[in-house]
This record gives sequence, C-alpha cells and structure tokens, in this order.
Amino acid sequence: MDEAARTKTPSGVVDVLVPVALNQAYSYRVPRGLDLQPGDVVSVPLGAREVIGVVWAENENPDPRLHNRLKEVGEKFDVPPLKQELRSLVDWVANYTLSARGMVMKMTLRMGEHLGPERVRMGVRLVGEVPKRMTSARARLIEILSDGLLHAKSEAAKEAGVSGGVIDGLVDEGTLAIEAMPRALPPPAPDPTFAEPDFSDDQAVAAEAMRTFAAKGDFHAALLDGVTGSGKTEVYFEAVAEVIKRGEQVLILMPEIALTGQFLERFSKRFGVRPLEWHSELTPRTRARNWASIANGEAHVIVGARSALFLPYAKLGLIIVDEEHDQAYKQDEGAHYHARDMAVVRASIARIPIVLASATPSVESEVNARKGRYQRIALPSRFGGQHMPHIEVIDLRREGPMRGRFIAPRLAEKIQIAIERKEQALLFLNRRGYAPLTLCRGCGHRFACTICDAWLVDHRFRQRLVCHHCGFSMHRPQQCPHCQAEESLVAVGPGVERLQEEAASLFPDARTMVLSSDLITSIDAMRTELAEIAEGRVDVIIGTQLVAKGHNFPRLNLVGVIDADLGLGNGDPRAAERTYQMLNQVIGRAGREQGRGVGYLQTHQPEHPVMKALIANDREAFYASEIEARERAGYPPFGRLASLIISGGDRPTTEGYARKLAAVAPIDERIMVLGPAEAPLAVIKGRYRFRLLVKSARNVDLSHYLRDWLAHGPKATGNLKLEVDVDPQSFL
Ligand SMILES: Nc1ncnc2c1ncn2[C@@H]1O[C@H](COP(=O)(O)OP(=O)(O)OP(=O)(O)O)[C@@H](O)[C@H]1O
Ligand SMILES: [Zn+2]
Repeated sequence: MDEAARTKTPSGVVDVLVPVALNQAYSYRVPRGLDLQPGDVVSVPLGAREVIGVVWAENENPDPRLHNRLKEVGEKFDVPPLKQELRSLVDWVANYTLSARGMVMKMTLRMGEHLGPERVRMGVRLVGEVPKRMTSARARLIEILSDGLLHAKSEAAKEAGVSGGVIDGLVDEGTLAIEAMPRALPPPAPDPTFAEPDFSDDQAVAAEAMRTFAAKGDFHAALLDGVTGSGKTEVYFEAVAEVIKRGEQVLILMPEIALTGQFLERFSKRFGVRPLEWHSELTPRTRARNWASIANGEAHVIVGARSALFLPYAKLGLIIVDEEHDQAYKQDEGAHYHARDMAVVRASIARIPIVLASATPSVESEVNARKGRYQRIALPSRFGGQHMPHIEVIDLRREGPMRGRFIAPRLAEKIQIAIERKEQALLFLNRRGYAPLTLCRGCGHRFACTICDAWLVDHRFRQRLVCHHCGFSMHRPQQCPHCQAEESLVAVGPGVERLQEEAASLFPDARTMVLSSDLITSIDAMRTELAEIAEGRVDVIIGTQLVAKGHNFPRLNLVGVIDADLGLGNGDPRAAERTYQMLNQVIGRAGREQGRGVGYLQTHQPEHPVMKALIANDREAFYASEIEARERAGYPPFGRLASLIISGGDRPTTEGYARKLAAVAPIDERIMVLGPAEAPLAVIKGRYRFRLLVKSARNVDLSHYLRDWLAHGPKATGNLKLEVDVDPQSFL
C-alpha cells in the first residue's frame, strides 16, 4: 500500500514525526506540487532549525483556523519511504518502552548527513604537458597526479595542500582534465551455493530443519540451541542461503562488534562475498552508502550491532540473533530497549521468520522453547568429534594462591604444561585495569570517585586511577592524600593488567596478551589482535568478557576462570543466569579443534548450584532450578518487571520525589510497587539515585500501567530526572 497507492494529499496537511524527544507528530502544510505519503522522508522547519523528519500520517481533518499558521514542508528526499512495517515498529517500541517516539524514529535515520542518491563526484587526471609557469603548489599537485590515474578532485587538492583554484588553473591550461568519478558499484550478491559445507549427521538434521523453517515464510521463531563449538553459524547459514535464494534480505544481529572479524571471513568462505556491516564505527560516507543500499534492496545480508534493527530494509526476509542471551543487546541509554525482544517484534510485524541462536539460551527463550512457542533446533554435540571441555574446581578455601597472587598453584602448573605443549591458555577475569581498589596501608584511606559512589580503579597501563562510572581519573599519587605517608598505597584485588604481571613472572618465556575493552583503540586494532591469537602467536591470553564469547581459537585448550564467584551474590535477580552463561561461554573456547579442552574454576563456593551445574556439565539441572526459582518468585518470564530510576542533584529532593511518585501509584492487585530504595550505585556523576521496582503478573500491560501512573503523578522538574526501564537487565 505504501508505494503502490500514491495519491495527492487531499487535506494539504501532513503530520511529520521529527527526531526530537517528543511523542506526537507535528502538522505541516504540503506545498503545491509536492505529493506526500506516509513514510516519506522530508525536511521541515522546527523552531529556527531545519530537521529531517518522516511523514507519519496524512492529517485528514486539519483545524482550518490553524491552516495559515502551519509551516510548510521543505523538500522531500529522494530515498524510498519508510515502510509501514518499520513505522509500526517505531510506534510499538516507543509505546512499550515509554520512550519518545521521535527518538525511536531517529534510529531509523542514522545515515549520516549524506541523504539522497549519492552525488556524482568529480575527479581530476593529468592529461597534458606541464605548464610553462610552474609554482611549488602546481608542482606538488602534478607530482601527486603523475600516476595518470583519476583522483577525486577534493582529495587531490587536500593531499597537495592547494586550493581548488590551482586545479582549475591547470585545467584551463590543458594540463589537467576533469572527469566524473565512477559510482561505487552495488555490493555483489552472496552466492548461496558458493561453498556448501559437509555437515555431520547432527548438523545435517539441524540444517534441514533450518531450511524448512526459513522456507515457510511468515512469522515464527526458532531457538537454535547448540553447545559451544557445535557449528551453529554453519547451520544458520543454511537459513540465510534459503532466504537470499528468494531474493530477500537477511539481518544478522551480533551483540558485540568484537565478534564480527572472524564472522565476516567465515561468511565470505561460505557465500563468496562479505556481508554489509552496520555499527558505530563506520565512516559517514560508508554509513550513508550502506543505509541507501539497505533501503533500496541492493544489500543482501547485513551484519550489525543492535541499532541495525531499526534500518529501513527494502525486503527483509529473515532475522538471526546470534548469542541471543547476551546482555549487550539491552540498550541502557536513551530508549531502553532489548534488541533481541524487539527483533522478535519486528519479525512478527513483518511476518517473517526469526532465529535466536545460543549455547546458553536466556531463561526467557528457553521457556518459550519448552512451551512450544519457539521451535527448538538442537545441536547437542561439538563438530568434528571434539569433546566438551572437562571442568575442574579449584577450591580457593583450600588450595588458593598465596597473598597478593591470584593464580592458584595447580592452575599455574597446568598452564606451564600447556605452554610446553605449544597450546594456548586463557585466563578470564571480568575486571578491567590493574586493581579495583587502592588503599593506604597507614591510615586505611581508600581512593573513591569524588562524584560517584564507587572506588577508583587502578589502570597502570594508563597510569591513572579511573572511575568506571563517570570516567573521572587522577594521577596515582606518591603519598597518601589523607595521612601523607610515603609509599603506603597498595593495590587490592586483581584486574586483568595485574594478572598479566603475575603471568609474566610465572611464565617468563611465554608471550602474554591482555584483551580488555579499555585497551582497544579501534575495531581494526581489535580484529588484528584477535587474529594474532587465532594464529597462535600468543601463549597466554588474559581477558575480560571481550574474549569470552564466540571466538574460535584453534590452539586454545585451557581456560582458567580466576574468580568464578565475581558475578554472584550481588542481589541481582539475573546473577545466576548470567554467571552460568558467561562461564559456560568462556570455557567453551577450549578444545574446539584438537585435543581435549579443560576449564578450571577458581571459586570459594563449589557447592553453589551454578558451579555444580557447570562441573557436572548438566545444563538441564541449571535451567530446571533457575526456571523453578523464577516461577516461584514471579520473575520474568513468569512475571514482568520495570524499574523507575529517579536521580537528582541532592539527596532529600530526589528521595522526596521518589516517595511522592510511589505514593500515587494506581492501586492494582496484580501489581506491586517496591521502594523507593537507594540504588546499589547510589551516586553517579554527582547525582543521587533511587529506584522503584514494579512487578506484575505476566498478562498485565505494564507499559500502559506505567504511562497512566506517570501521566497523573508529579513531574520530574528542575534537576530531577526519571528514567523508565521496562524489562530491566541491570539492577545497579
Ligand atoms: N560442517 C562443518 N564443516 C567444517 N567446519 C565446521 C563445520 N561445522 C563447524 N565447523 C567449524 O567448527 C568451529 C565451531 O563452529 P561455530 O563457531 O559455528 O560454533 P558455535 O556453535 O557458533 O560455537 P559458539 O557457541 O562457541 O560460538 C568453527 O571453526 C567452524 O568453522
Ligand atoms: Zn565517578
């Protein structure tokens, strides 16, 4: 209906949604001669600015008295209109997450400043004799163009450090000629039969199920549930092949850009070309070009971070959410949305299939599969006859390392053996920096952030003490600022940098590498480091969660978890699930291609259900107990949660507002409002934080309840801020 039934706008007024924090669309007059439809991308005046917006609806009954006061639509851009499917998604997400619709819409228009068809760029080429009158500017330019090739005009001028006038002068004299630059070619199409893999028996069954699943069209969801190293990627590529054969587009969502390096290569081995990428580090020009080729249907397969969900696909036929359990899918700034859940919404609106893939499914998806809402496609064993890693416990109460050390003797011994065998070892510790706390041995002074309720983390590599919440940093002083004692400061606890120091002293001949997000300068640099590991040029890898998931390091057979208890017991209802997933994933990096993988868990609580399930490799035990616990407590997916985070510049006002808000919560027997309680991170960036937790039965429309409540409740004025997080993942 979008593209087909194009008629003039009879009322002469359209409602345009603009990319600002507003829910409603504004009315604008349609200038004579312009034909506008819902979905068209237009420019409109907004205050003193001109902004890009999207026609959301025709305004059929504009108020005639307002007509002359309405401003006019500026231009209509020459890009495909946003389809109904995408506009419905925007409405849905805004409604569900209580975010401003304009801000959700804004995510669909992230194409940079270049809008419309790519402009023809002019190039310059050396074609004639050198001129009689030479200047140094002319000489530099001619030097650059001496290869006789066509150079972009603006770039040649920039490189030579000359103005466009110098080029024009030489064109007039016949030395140079101006020609149009050829357009970038559309991305080549992936070939579904380029290199079909030989599947194992298990894989062949799953691959067939994938093809059938993808061929059905219409909305349905599958959980591709396969142990680490089972070949989930190879198997879901079969669904991708099926859909590109039909000429439709595929979106593959990845939680982290760190995972995409190896993925791009595997994709091109299977399909002959690379997929299109979408993430925050694309240059504006590439971003604009990729946006356009997604919108006009030239792009076939798009691999992207969560924001790729809101792109204007011309004919989306399948969505795959890889590592669907990953927390990184939740956006916790601006619109608080969960990209996996919203991907399911998009698939259902667009009536297309969706695959969620994971070795450690979220409890939500596991329950959906158990209840038959999602089709389960399982890969119960590793590819190539490889065994699942064997897991051993190192009980820190009995065989821990000596004071100030973090690698237990037994683990150190095993690493030494691995190094001698020319295998790799991975030490996992989900803590950036050198030490999480610095204190004075003399007076006990602890270094804390001045504006957050947090300790400063010692980063030796950068030589600073850093707050992980606001970025505040300071030089590590020589003496204690409190008691003035010299050389009295000690680092307490380990971070990955400190672990590297220990590894270097234990294994002096080994090559060690630390991988941690704060040490990464660019996506390219990170991909290079990961490739070096995969090639075996590192013996001991020390990393945070950045190395925990998805990677394939052929020579890695030993994983040591330095502090398996780190994520447990902080009162977070998802702590058990997250710890299970994280440890399972990281140990799953071991023994993928040759030899038997072993994981060592250093823990103080080997009897904890999560540790027991991991040690016994008993996934069923974990899900059964976790599902039961959630059901008993009415936690998701058996109930719903939302949190309201109230922050402000001073404690009494903030708490007072939180109390007033809680007091006016509408009474509903299916809903409980808990709090206000001081947030675990009680102060961030000098702002005091309180939380209200709203808990309801599963069948309650919690968004509706919240909207109703907030519409009637006291407003967050002045310095106060209220953030709504429906389906919170983080409880800090
Ligand atoms: N049929 C196959 N033929 C050749 N190689 C395969 C096949 N299946 C899997 N592999 C290889 O086995 C390794 C593991 O596969 P893959 O990374 O897809 O596993 P996974 O299930 O995604 O694991 P994880 O959950 O740990 O990320 C990869 O190197 C992959 O190329
Ligand atoms: Zn801080």
